[in-house]
Amino acid sequence: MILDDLVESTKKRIADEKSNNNIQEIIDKFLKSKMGFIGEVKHASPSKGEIVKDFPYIQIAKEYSNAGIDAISVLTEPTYFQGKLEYLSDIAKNVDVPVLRKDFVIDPYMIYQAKFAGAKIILLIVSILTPEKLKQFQNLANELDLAAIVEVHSTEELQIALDSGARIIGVNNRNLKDFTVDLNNSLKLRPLVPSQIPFIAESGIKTVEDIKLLKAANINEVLIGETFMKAEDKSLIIREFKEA
Ligand SMILES: O=C(O)c1ccccc1NCC(=O)[C@H](O)[C@H](O)COP(=O)(O)O
Repeated sequence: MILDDLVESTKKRIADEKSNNNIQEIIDKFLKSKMGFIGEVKHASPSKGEIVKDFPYIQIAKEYSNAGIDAISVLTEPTYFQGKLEYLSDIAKNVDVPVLRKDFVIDPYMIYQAKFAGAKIILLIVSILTPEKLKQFQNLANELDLAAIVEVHSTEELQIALDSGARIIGVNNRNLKDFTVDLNNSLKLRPLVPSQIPFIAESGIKTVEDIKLLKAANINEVLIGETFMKAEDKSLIIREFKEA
């Protein structure tokens, strides 16, 4: 029967398409020996208001990509960050590096949206999800071959993330309630994350000294928004940070 053949060939086609190994490739890339960089495309934020006036987001993403960063984080939240999902889909079409949907994921629909917009990575924030939802969303991400960065701010949240089976940990140095920033947060939590799980330090990274400090602590990746967005010459600052 044609219909049986169609079902069989569709099963095979979808199994092939699903198993493209994106998650493992991203984990391997983040674990490579030298500290890497994730550049963020960020127009505005609750703590700083408008960060830049001009926002040629595709050009910014291309500059990051040409400078050899490992991934591009794109804010898609519209109200406080002036983001759009469209920025992400446009950027994903124009660069070869993996793109992260940086948003406040609270519904599985947002994970499907990320996938179909071309994201390879999503962010899951422990403080806004129940442990059940955190697991459920990671299962969905795994099913869609999307890498999930599980973001924490404290030892307690880190334990929840590890218990949920997180495969990549992001430690936000910014307290999302009062916006204070402390790089020591990453330094304090680093020893608690097993070495096979990539560790990403996020927020408030500004200087070569900050980079040296994080590098010495064996941080795998740093995620930088404002500092890169404000830099006139993005390739220069990324080179300086890489050489630190
Ligand atoms: O950036 C904010 O003000 C902010 C406020 C509340 C929740 C999240 C927020 N930012 C999201 C991020 O995690 C940062 O955009 C990202 O880590 C880059 O930070 P930075 O390098 O300090 O721009």
